[in-house]
Amino acid sequence: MKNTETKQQHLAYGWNHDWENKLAQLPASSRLLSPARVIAQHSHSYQIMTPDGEHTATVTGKYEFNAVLKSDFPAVGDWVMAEKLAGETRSVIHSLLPRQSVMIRKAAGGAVDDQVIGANMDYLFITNALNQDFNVRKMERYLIAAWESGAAPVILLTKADLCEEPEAFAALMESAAPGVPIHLISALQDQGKEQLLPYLQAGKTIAVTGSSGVGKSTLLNWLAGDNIMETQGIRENDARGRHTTTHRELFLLPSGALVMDTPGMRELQLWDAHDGLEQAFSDIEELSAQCRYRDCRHESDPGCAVLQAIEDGTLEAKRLHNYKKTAKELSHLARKENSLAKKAKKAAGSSPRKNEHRAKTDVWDYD
Ligand SMILES: Nc1nc2c(ncn2[C@@H]2O[C@H](COP(=O)(O)OP(=O)(O)OP(=O)(O)O)[C@@H](O)[C@H]2O)c(=O)[nH]1
Ligand SMILES: [Zn+2]
Repeated sequence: MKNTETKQQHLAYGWNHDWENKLAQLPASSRLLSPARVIAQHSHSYQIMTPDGEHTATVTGKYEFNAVLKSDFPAVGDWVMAEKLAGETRSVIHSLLPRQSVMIRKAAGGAVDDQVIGANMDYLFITNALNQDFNVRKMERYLIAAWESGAAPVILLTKADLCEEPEAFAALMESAAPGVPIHLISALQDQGKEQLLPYLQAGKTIAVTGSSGVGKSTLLNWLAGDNIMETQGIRENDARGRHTTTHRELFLLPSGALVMDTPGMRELQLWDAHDGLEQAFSDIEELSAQCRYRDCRHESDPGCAVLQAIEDGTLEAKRLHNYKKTAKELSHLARKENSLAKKAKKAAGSSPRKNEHRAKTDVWDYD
């Protein structure tokens, strides 16, 4: 009885046809293993949800040997192929299924140390509070990171109860986030949850990001309908440094959706992210296509569609300012990366895999 109950636990954690297909492409030997999802990451081990329930797991020696980058290791949200150790609630991880989306933290010391802070998210909830915390520029930057990750961004304006005219702020945000859904919510007053139901579908994975204090923990508890943050364990760097088997960073909500709350998600960084920039500023990119000159800098160039839009009042001057500033920052990062890559190449002889990586950046400061 117990057995049938626990037999397919990983299915509730987002396993679906796409993953089944990816599994089918693996070598036959891997297919003998069980797919499992990483629900928490410790310094030397993982918690994974296997078909037989929750296990503690470590990677095999071979896995470790073959991993070149830190980001080659599993992270929260990853699907791995694991082998259950006979008679134990422990498994070993043999391989990683290709990620469908990924959020990477660029680390000091260059790409070799780049760390995955979350994988396989369907949606990224980007939160900003409707108080003095409200900051359009900050959100533009989070959006770039979101578009780069491959997850679909959704903006949540939290603490709507603290704001006299929340709709006015939503409109401001809208002009900075073309094509991105925006929702006004108040966890404290239980308002706006119904707008989130389309995202909270069974098997979908949602990561929550945003600055400290915007109400992420309160939001998660509200969505979960109880105190998951308290009942589901203690952080790894807890006062007593205690590791508990209940510590989780991927939570199953009553609706069947999964929410990811990793410490790293709370401090996203920006890096050479040109695709993300284009998507985050798609309004300006679209206008640019109509400028008379292909290399128009939207300054005083004749026939500039972007400046025209500002004059017509359909684009805010501030938006163009932020776009230019961010683009400049990104090309600065790209140059820095290039020169670091060259240096690394020199130092490392010719290790092609190591040269591909991006450099560390720490430009996550705001106006
Ligand atoms: N008025 C109001 N306050 C809220 C709401 N949601 C959260 N808060 C308050 O905002 C404060 C911060 O909330 P948290 O949920 O701890 O914020 P957090 O984003 O998890 O913060 P960190 O844990 O530092 O990352 C708390 O005092 C909450 O009670 C809301 O909808 N309305
Ligand atoms: Zn132009």
